Amino acid sequence: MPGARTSAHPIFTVQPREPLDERRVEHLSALAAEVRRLNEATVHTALPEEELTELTAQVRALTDRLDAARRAFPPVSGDGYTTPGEGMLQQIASPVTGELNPIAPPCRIEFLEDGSVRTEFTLNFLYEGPPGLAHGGVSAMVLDQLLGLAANNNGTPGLTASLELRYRRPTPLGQRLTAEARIDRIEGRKAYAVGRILNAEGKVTIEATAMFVMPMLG
Ligand SMILES: CCCCCCCCCC(=O)SCCNC(=O)CCNC(=O)[C@H](O)C(C)(C)COP(=O)(O)OP(=O)(O)OC[C@H]1O[C@@H](n2cnc3c(N)ncnc32)[C@H](O)[C@@H]1OP(=O)(O)O
Repeated sequence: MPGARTSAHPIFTVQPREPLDERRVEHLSALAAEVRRLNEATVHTALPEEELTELTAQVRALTDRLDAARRAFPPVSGDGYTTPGEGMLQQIASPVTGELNPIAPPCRIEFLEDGSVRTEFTLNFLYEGPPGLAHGGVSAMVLDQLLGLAANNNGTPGLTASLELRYRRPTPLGQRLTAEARIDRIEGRKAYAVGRILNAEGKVTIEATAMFVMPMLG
């Protein structure tokens, strides 16, 4: 694969990932944004069956066309995941932050001067758990990623060894949510992170703590 790179960080050296330039990322992001709309429209549509049959054939044809030029693994942008903090912004197919991933809300991450990370995002009915409310597992995924990014941004990346959540209030769909995370402390290979999700009124809906462990090498 020409131009393919592996991550500079040993724990993330899994498969060679092709780096994309900005222009290609823009085009793929635009495609993913439309597929995201398609996903949501699929859940909400009240079209009659005849039209659904026709649309299914059209979507199948589009997917076949995309799949004809399939990469073995999703690409990255720029330098991939080699740079703490900024590097993870470039994990463009992440299910949480990836602009190229239609199942990602997507959460756009801000890396703040004090080392914490933050995102504002909205969950629609694709992420429903209890009627009208966000699925707890989806919120957990967002928090896992965000706390992991805080660890990475701190220069102490690792795999999630534990993630504990306290669901204080229902997390609503269709309104702006804020999630934030920071490193609490480091003990050897273990990075302890804390985070939370807040609703549009600034009330905490979920609190999270997590521990990330840098695996032993070799
Ligand atoms: C680039 C950054 C990316 C940021 C965004 C990514 C966010 C998404 C994050 C994920 O989704 S990661 C995927 C979910 N997690 C995993 O699949 C991890 C699976 N587990 C493992 O691979 C290993 O168990 C692990 C690397 C976590 C630890 O294995 P090790 O063999 O390196 O640990 P070891 O057993 O030597 O223990 C090291 C220390 O951690 C402690 N420890 C390990 N696992 C623990 C655990 N589960 N709970 C509590 N403590 C734990 C252990 O007691 C010990 O403490 P002490 O040093 O004080 O003795």
